[in-house]
Amino acid sequence: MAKIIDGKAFAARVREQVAAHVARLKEENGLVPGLAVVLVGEDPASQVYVGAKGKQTVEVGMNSYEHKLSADTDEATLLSLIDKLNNDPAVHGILVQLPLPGHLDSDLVINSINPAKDVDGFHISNVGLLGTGQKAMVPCTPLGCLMMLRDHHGSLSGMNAVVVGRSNIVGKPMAQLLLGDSCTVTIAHSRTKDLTAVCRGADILVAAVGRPEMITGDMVKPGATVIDVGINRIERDGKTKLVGDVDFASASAVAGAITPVPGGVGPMTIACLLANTLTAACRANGLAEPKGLTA
Ligand SMILES: Nc1nc(=O)c2c([nH]1)NC[C@@H]1CN(c3ccc(C(=O)N[C@@H](CCC(=O)O)C(=O)O)cc3)C=[N+]21
Repeated sequence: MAKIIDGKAFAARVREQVAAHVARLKEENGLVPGLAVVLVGEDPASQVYVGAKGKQTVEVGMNSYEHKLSADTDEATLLSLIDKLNNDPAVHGILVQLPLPGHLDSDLVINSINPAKDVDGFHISNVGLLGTGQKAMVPCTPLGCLMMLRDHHGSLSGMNAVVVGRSNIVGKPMAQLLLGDSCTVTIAHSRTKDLTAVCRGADILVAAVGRPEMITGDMVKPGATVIDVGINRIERDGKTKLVGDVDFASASAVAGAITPVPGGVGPMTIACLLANTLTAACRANGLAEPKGLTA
């Protein structure tokens, strides 16, 4: 039976570290980091996430600014809000909740955020900085996965890592981070031939495909570390259930360590958002960055 990597407990420790650093900034520098979250539309799942982000931001001692815009907000209005936040010295981090309604061009919107305040790490400048090994804002979900992997293994050097999924939000930046830690990295996806064989070569297997319970035990190398990024709401036995991209029952019988859903990567994503906001505030003020909370 695999060791279960407790993302919920890990995230609580990350938030404690963030809170301690924030308290010091306040005392020694009179600085309070601020995070602005922009939500366009009334998607109920998004409202839950945005609520959780705001609550945890305040709990670690930072300022939270929520901007809720109606679903029919036009591009000019959204861009002018972002411009205002870009120029507001009290705002160190800006997150525009995705997905945006279809009439808005999310690439254009994301790339209008000041890269130094782009705590999601989605701006093309941050993507380029990460890809060239320079100081970037790193996407929260892959950063959280990296922290859990480093904590479990110490060094990742020389390990075979397979990332299933090639999204800009998780798969690609996850691969960059693993490469940065000297893994041998493979990115697999829906067109990969013999996915089972590819996955079975992985010492570290990261599932970020968005398909419920797709990665089964027969695809896992005995003793491997399995990181499940998926969050899928499914109907089972007449009830709504949250499951990952990994079939936990079969995979946990083979893996050496595994993250559960819920309570794995999800809580780490929000904790890393807070860590990134702190990092952005430190950089903006020429102060030392928090240790252990960056890539
Ligand atoms: N610009 C942007 N940045 C994001 O980081 C972003 C986004 N847009 N849009 C939506 C997704 C989704 N997301 C989650 C964060 C935490 C949990 C989380 O904490 N999940 C809990 C369970 C939550 C539940 O029960 O529903 C868990 O896995 O244990 C889930 C999902 C961030 N997102």
